[in-house]
Amino acid sequence: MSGPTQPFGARLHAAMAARGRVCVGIDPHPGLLAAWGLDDDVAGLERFSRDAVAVLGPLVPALKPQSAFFERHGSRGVAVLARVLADVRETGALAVLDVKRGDIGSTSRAYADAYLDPASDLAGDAVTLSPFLGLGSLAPFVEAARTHAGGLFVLALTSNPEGAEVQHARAADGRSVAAGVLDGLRALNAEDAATARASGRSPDPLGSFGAVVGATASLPAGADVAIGGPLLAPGMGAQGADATDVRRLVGDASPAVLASTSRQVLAAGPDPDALTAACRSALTAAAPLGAG
Ligand SMILES: O=c1ccn([C@@H]2O[C@H](COP(=O)(O)O)[C@@H](O)[C@H]2O)c(=O)[nH]1
Repeated sequence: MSGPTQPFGARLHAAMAARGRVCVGIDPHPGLLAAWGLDDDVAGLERFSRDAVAVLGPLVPALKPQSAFFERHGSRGVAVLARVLADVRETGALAVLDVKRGDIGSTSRAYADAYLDPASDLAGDAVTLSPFLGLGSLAPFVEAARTHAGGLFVLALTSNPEGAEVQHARAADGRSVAAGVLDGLRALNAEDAATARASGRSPDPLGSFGAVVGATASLPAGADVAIGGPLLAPGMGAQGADATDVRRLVGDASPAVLASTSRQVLAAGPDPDALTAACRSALTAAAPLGAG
């Protein structure tokens, strides 16, 4: 299967300009299946996810299927995830697969094949990664993203309250762990920009190496979120944050933000009009982020 030709960052930049700054998470929680009148089984999972994608996909720049809610249904749930990723592409939205992978380099290579090579039916346009085996252990994902025009969102500051105990901790060089991740991503985006310039092309307006910066998080001293790539900001809605919180957190980097929300929008379903209205309201709330 052939993949995209434009780098992920350029595709996301264009998609946000056209559709706004909200990514809706496809998180088929058991409670949401029940609220939609569906059973907590593979048939319910498939109905919920595919209906949500059909309504929401044409409205937003990206959808973010959460792998865990598919994996909990076993191999048949993973098959539904593959179907959902294909559906997302058909709507014109980008697929950000939330799997938070990361392992020793040789194993990361296999995960990168699974989640970024378009030959795999589990490949997304971008994938979420955990850098806590060391950012360098993610090198195979970087290589795969460059080869397949994919994107990465690496956890820097997560939205859960426990995250700060690791992410704000100081490494031997005095930087916080989060700052080290952000600096590493900035260097990757700068490398791509330099490669483009060296070959006579203009650098893309947004790099393909992004960070997860939770909307509920706080920034450790010295951490700089201006990385030249996108900032995926989960934690909007059900976790209590809003666009003002994101703005306060990222400052001038706000045009790079892709705000992410799942339950807040999905809870409005299954009625397509109500789902559409909830999605439009999230897009309106996030619109000021684009103003810089
Ligand atoms: O720091 C992070 C990283 C990822 N997530 C994921 O985003 C969604 C949030 O769902 P809501 O219903 O909008 O709370 C979920 O899939 C998380 O695993 C995050 O919340 N925080």
